[in-house]
Amino acid sequence: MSIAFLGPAGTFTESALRQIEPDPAHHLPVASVPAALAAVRDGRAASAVVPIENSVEGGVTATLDALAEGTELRICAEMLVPIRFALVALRPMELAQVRAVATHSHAWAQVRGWVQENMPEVEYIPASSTAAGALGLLASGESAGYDAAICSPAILAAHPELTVLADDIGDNRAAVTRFVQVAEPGEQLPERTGSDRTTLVIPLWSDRAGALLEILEQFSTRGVNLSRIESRPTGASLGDYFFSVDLDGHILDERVSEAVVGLRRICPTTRFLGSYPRAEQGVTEVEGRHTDGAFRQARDWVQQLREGR
Ligand SMILES: O=C(O)C(=O)Cc1ccccc1
Repeated sequence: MSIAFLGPAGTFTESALRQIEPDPAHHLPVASVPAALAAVRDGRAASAVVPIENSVEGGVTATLDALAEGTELRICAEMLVPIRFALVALRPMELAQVRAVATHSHAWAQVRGWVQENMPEVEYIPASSTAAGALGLLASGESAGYDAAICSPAILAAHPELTVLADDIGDNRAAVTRFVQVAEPGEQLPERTGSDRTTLVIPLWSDRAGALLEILEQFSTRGVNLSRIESRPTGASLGDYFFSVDLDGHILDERVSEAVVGLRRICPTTRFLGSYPRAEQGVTEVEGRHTDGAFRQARDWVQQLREGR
């Protein structure tokens, strides 16, 4: 079965997808992140690839929200894609001649400085993806409603008829986006590698003082490092929030599973979105008192006490 992704071909999401499935015959392009997750939930796709975190803009809220609600899904892999933006048009033109430019909102957020400096008067036309903006130019020409698009230079391989007006226009040249592959729960957990990540959704169960501290304590007392924490409104009412959290480690690590037990005890609707290998190389450093051996040794000792020994 196929893998759903934010299409069409030529998006940054497709670059991420190609890292795990190079054959386009298995790609199912859809028009949004929620549509990609819906394709998995209703069985049209075996999995989906969606952006989750950007090194410049932080968490991708459309993804965090769509994973926090609806039936549970599991992240089984992650991929990193370096992000480079090009401004393309149908013909060579001066930047001053560009009246309107189409792109995806994430892309727009990452070129704002360059646009302000080089084409401050330009109108922004939101597109469902960077590639959709560029292909709209090719399909509709002058009647597209915009003169240029901001997209991945990768699109030029398939469409050399596009003219590059400016390349590498991102405000941060080192920008990287992290993508995840998401599937239905029920598959086997990805193996523990020693360099893993676990993603959780933690609804803030109480608005009393110290509620967040109590959540964080579950991690800190077990030596679990958080690599991302974001609060998002649930949408239910003003002030109703959930935390979206990434932590270093696998649910098969004793320190992580103990932290998740503690969390679930104080927050019974905690959602486990998966444990999966980190894309970056390296090993998660764990202090002696937080290793699997230390947890087991302590648990065995208590077990003996409970057995009256
Ligand atoms: O529109 C795309 O090409 C996407 O894949 C979404 C996106 C846009 C900008 C940066 C990262 C992902």
